[in-house]
Amino acid sequence: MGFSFFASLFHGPIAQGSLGYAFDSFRLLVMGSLLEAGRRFFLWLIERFRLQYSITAQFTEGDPTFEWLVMFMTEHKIWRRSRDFRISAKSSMRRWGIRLGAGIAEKDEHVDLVPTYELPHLFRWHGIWIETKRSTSVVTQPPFGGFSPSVINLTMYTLNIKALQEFIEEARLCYLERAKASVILHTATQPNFGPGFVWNSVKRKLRRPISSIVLETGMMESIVGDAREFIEMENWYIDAGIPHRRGYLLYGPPGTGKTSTIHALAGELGMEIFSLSLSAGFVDDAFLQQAASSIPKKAIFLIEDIDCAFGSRDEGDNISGGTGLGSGYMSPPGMGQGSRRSSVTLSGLLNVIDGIGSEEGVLFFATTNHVDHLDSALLRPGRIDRKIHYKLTGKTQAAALFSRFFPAEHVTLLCEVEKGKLDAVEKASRLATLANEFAETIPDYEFSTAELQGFLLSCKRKPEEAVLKAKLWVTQELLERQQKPVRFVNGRQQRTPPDTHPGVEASPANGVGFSGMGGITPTASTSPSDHIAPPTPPQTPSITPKEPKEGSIVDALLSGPV
Ligand SMILES: Nc1ncnc2c1ncn2[C@@H]1O[C@H](COP(=O)(O)OP(=O)(O)OP(=O)(O)O)[C@@H](O)[C@H]1O
Repeated sequence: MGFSFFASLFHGPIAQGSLGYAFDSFRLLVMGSLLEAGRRFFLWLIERFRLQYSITAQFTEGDPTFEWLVMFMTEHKIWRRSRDFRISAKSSMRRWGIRLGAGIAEKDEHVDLVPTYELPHLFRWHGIWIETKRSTSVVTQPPFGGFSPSVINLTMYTLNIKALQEFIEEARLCYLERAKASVILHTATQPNFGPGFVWNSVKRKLRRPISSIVLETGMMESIVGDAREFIEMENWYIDAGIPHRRGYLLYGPPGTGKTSTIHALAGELGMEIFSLSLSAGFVDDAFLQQAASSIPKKAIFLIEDIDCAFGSRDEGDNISGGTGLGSGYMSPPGMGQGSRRSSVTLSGLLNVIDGIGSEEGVLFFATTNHVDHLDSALLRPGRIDRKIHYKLTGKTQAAALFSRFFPAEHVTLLCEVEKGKLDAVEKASRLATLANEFAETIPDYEFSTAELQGFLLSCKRKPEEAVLKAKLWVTQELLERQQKPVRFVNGRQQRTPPDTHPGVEASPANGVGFSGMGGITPTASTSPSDHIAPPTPPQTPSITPKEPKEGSIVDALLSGPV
């Protein structure tokens, strides 16, 4: 009866009357139930298949692997079938934009077309089907208010678990290859995202050749050589049982090339920079720990202006007691009691550098304008392995900077305008003479490279004009410094900085070798003991002796070959 009954449901004659309607309804009900059961069975089979014969993985935004995967999908044009994009004006922020090749040169493109990858994508990789789908960020509730990072769910239809590993490695290599042309700078800006999402801003900067950094002879080569050796000696560190990390402190006046050195080094070694400012309000010990532990191997961890966070433990009177900021917290000199720059404690930072949280294979860089404000515990070998002193510009550097600004191929000398082109050797020799004349005009160790760069920029492509104007510029700059009002911070005399640097204060000439404009540093709130003295009347610049110094500025000015 059973089978024939079911068969009659589908093939039986259409019944007549009210009994017939009831029977038809019943027939439709059974048919619907059978179809639904079949559909569910089919879905169950697919699910079983997926579970049995596929591997799934999640890539979370904020983790480097997320970037590798997006890069891989962009490079392999996985977005093509869905064609859903986010549009934004082109900027240095990295968005993995794609090019549609509409005959517009890359430099003329003004917008970034960024595939969203939010629709499912199915593609083949080495004969394996892979499916991806990206979830959108969602607003989360306190205590982790903000956005939850988006996640890419990846399903790989294979039984070979190694295939996933190989796929990720290929994505990583693809990422490294693409990133070669630029330096990737990760910064932690605001804690908009939930836990685990620290480095939420990524910028791409053009690589800077190390030859463009003008330092004392051999200094840049020594830094690059040291870092390269550290990277190559990973196995030696492991065998010797020494943690594979190296710390550098670059200290000296502002604008002497500390940050530029790190960027050039990152480009040279193909490393990414993860940069953090301890003075940012949201950075505390826990955040710092999380930030350090989410840095991948073979990267640069940079803490700029490390003195902004806390002062020297040696300056005992500045130790804050009972501030709730941790026992290691200190107010930097000049801040006054109760001032607070950072929630990071000294012990928190030391833990990150050499404790459990410190990452292996990471180059740690810290920069400061005030090395004497740093705690001796921070500076000990093992935490800071190399301290590199950046001085104001000497004559050799000034000449090198001039030559970099006026390369023969980009300038036309005045004599060439009058008498026609010089041959290459003659022109090089003339430019070298001008560079030396310029260097003679610049007093030794008085100006930062950034200041000289600012002046040279005002004479672009006109080397003779730069030499002629240099003497006047030097005199004006020195005179201006004399006219700055003097203020007293914690009993020490300091000169206020130029107007272009609001909120900064001059540092004392303290053996680090800078004064006037060369000694500006971010200021703390003015303590009651600080006061501004009226400006001193203009007078002939008087020179404060500093190291290293070979002659007086006046001598240098008078002997200048202008
Ligand atoms: N030694 C140098 N060689 C080449 N350029 C330099 C050098 N020093 C400074 N500059 C130029 O000056 C500007 C500021 O340099 P940079 O930010 O590296 O200085 P810094 O020492 O890190 O300053 P701060 O202490 O204020 O952070 C950059 O545009 C850089 O190109």
